[in-house]
Amino acid sequence: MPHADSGPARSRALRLAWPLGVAVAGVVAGYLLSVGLSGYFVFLAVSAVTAAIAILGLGIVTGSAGMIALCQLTFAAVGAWVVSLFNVLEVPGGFVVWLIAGGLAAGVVGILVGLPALRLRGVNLAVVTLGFAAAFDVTLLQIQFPGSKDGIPVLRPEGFSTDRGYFFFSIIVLAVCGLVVFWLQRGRWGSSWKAVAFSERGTASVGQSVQQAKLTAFAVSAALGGISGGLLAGQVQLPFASSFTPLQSLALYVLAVMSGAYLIDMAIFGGILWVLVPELLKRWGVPQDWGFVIFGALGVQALTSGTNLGQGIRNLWWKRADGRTAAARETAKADAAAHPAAVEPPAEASVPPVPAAPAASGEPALSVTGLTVQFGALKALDDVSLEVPAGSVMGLIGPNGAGKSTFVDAISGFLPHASGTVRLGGTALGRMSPTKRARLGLRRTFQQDRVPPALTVDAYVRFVARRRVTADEVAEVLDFFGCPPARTRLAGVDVGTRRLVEVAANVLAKPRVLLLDEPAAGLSHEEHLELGARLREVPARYGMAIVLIEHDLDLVRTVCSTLTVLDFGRVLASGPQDEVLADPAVIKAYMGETEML
Ligand SMILES: Nc1ncnc2c1ncn2[C@@H]1O[C@H](COP(=O)(O)OP(=O)(O)OP(=O)(O)O)[C@@H](O)[C@H]1O
Repeated sequence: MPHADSGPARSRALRLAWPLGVAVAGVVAGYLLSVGLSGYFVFLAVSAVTAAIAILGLGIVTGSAGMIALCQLTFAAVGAWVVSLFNVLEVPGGFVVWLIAGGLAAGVVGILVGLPALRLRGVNLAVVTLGFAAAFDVTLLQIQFPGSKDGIPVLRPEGFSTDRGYFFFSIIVLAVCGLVVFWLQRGRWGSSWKAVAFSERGTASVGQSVQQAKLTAFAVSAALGGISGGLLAGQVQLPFASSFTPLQSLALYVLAVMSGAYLIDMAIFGGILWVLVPELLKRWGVPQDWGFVIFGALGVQALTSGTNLGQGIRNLWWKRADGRTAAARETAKADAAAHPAAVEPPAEASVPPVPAAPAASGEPALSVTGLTVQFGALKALDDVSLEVPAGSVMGLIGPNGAGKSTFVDAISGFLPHASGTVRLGGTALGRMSPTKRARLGLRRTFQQDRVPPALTVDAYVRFVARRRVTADEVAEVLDFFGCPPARTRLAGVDVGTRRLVEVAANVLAKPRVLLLDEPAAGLSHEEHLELGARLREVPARYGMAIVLIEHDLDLVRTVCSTLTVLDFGRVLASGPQDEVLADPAVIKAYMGETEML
């Protein structure tokens, strides 16, 4: 198959080297600016850098994790306050230590503010964060910054005490923050932020705590806010509450949304705009407060169009790249057709039905007893009991509304009101959360698309696998399922392919049991059969049991050794597939549904 990545070690080294190279180039450019710019512009440039760091943080919580936080300058005020306090107390270590302490303190406050985000979404979260900003603003006006009454200026770091030196220092801080964010975004935390923004259920189903994803986003975002505020304290040396008002936080949020601040370059661009717009207004003799109106108008445009400047530019670029990838895939498919690979899709007529599973030896992988789910007056599942033998593929079939998806939801822990007993191997799952079930080895896929489009295939597969996997392992499983190459952006592939990647990623997680809820939906008939052929091999190849929900009985016949038929929430028949499909009750239930039996 054509998708194996070549030279994974080399590409890993390149992945590490290029952001470092960009950061070093940025620092060099910053140095040149620090000696080249006139004094006034140096001051403005420091303001742009501090704003860029605050916007970088906002990009994480709003852009990546999809939450609304309207108190970024409150976190900045916390950072500035800690720096001022440490300055007054002359805490050893100097400005750099104070700045880090300011960032950490703001991070802790960020976690506290993020706690409501575990329950609140959208406008409610916006109100809470704005309320926090307003409350802190009032408090700050009362308590002021340490040392401000006595006029004790914040001491800048040694060697960087001039405005030019301090600008260069702030550029170094920005470069370090940019690098940290870059690596966090590409690591597990970054994937969890993007996943939680797209689907909390999808996130929990791969064993990632939704709470942790949200709180880490808030913490990192606030810490960057704190660092930005600390830097500002060093810039102005006597910070005032008027630099950190809720209105400014709002404007910063709008700027982050409008520019697409989860993209590092766009956060820097946002920082420049933050300074440039009021400066231009001043030069044109327009009151600077009109800057808020301009930011507001740009924000409305971004929110209504559902995109932002950075994403718009990238989309244009990727459109061309995706065109090339699609062409390469077509060529690869044609090649595969000309030179058949090891795992061949079955010719429809020639694939024999799967023989009955051997009598289950030892413990079943999954056993369910008396599972009942009630939605109001409707019993979606009524006393369902079944066993999935280890290393088998069990088909779960039934007419529309029979309760198949409800079964998967209940087993995977998404319906806590379900009654009955579920055992994974020997372990009773009781009221265990979906996250814990996933970590224990019970994985599922969804009928709806829950694959975060903001990730690449590689990042998604690694995120779902939740274990250290090599590039070869990733390439192998993608290859096996006929998925696009690891570097492909998920936003650039169709829903059917995304769901194929979802299956591949969950297989790579090597769970004990994998529940697949109509994995072939969105695929062509040919791809349907190809997937079936591969699923048939999964238990032996990757060592897991599969429960497959599927309407296509051709596929079920070729893949599943045992079948369970649900009808109106009850088990109609269960056992070896030939026996079940010959059962008169099953035939009767299906007669009105399909002629395929
Ligand atoms: N959250 C819910 N609230 C109320 N009723 C629900 C809910 N979820 C499912 N149901 C009902 O439970 C029954 C079983 O639904 P379920 O989605 O499990 O069926 P299914 O066999 O998966 O159907 P399909 O093949 O169409 O996906 C249906 O009557 C459905 O309307």
